[in-house]
Amino acid sequence: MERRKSLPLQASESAFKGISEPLIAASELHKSFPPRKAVLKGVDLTLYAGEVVGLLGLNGAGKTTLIKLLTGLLEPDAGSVTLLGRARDRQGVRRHVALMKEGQPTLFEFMTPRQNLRYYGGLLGVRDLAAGVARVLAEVELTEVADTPLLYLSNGTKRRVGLALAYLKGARVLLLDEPSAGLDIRSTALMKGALKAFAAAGNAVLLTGHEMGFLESVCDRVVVLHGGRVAAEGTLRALLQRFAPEQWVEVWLEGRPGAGELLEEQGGLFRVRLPLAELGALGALRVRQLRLETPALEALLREVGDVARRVA
Ligand SMILES: Nc1ncnc2c1ncn2[C@@H]1O[C@H](COP(=O)(O)OP(=O)(O)OP(=O)(O)O)[C@@H](O)[C@H]1O
Repeated sequence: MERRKSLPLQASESAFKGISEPLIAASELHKSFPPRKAVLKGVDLTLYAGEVVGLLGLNGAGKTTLIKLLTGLLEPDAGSVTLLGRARDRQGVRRHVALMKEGQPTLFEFMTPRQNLRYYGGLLGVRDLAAGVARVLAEVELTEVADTPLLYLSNGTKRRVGLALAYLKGARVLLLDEPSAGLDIRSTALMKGALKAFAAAGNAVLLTGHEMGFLESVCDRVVVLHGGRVAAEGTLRALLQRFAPEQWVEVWLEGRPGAGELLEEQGGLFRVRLPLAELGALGALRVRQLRLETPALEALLREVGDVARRVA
């Protein structure tokens, strides 16, 4: 087994570490899918009570694999996971962990939110079920649609049924894959509020995502997976400032520019690339078209990867 190399890329420690209870902790997790190379090569990750953590990484970095290892859907080749201070077992996961793949759990479309919750609550042996269901529906602002079949509800609303289920079973750890994907502004705000409230109640949330605005507003910190390890960790703002401080733009100009990198010339129009902050250097030249380059999040993930490769 390969020993973990320490990558000096940590931007900041969790504000919750030391003052808050560790709810789920992965230690030195290794996972391979032979014959391919190892996907995870010694991942450490602890989620503390009260925090929302973003799990980031380029496609194929191993985010889903890590979530599966945390929940026992997959077993690690080496390493361990503890849940509420004990070795994770099936019963502990069933009681304390809620998982929402592709933003929502498996729900019955022809049943209403209330019926779905009563069904699952019954399976989980929740006591005083009717009152519990009414309470959690109110908690995620679903009372109005509690008796409308899911079939007629938006994706955002269905995802909040998933959150209501996490509340109902008294889960301490919520793992979500892309909870904000495809949501409109109101649903995004409701989702954000619900996740923050869930964490503030002394629980922990781990989520994946690609939308910078959502991640920045909801995550207390993010961890970046690269090369099978946690290559960077900290607040998204701190990581962006460190790894991707500049937003680059491409502009088409009516005239030869004196600044930026000239990429193309066509019929008297010039395409140049330069940092957004240096747009002023183009002077009085008229801008025909302007395009923001690779989103900063993608730039951040690539740069973390480059730095990790250099120090490895
Ligand atoms: N059951 C499996 N069998 C073989 N290979 C697998 C299996 N599950 C995942 N992989 C491989 O492991 C790597 C990591 O996959 P994983 O889905 O964990 O990445 P990810 O970070 O979640 O990616 P994405 O952002 O695309 O969802 C990929 O190369 C994937 O093809």
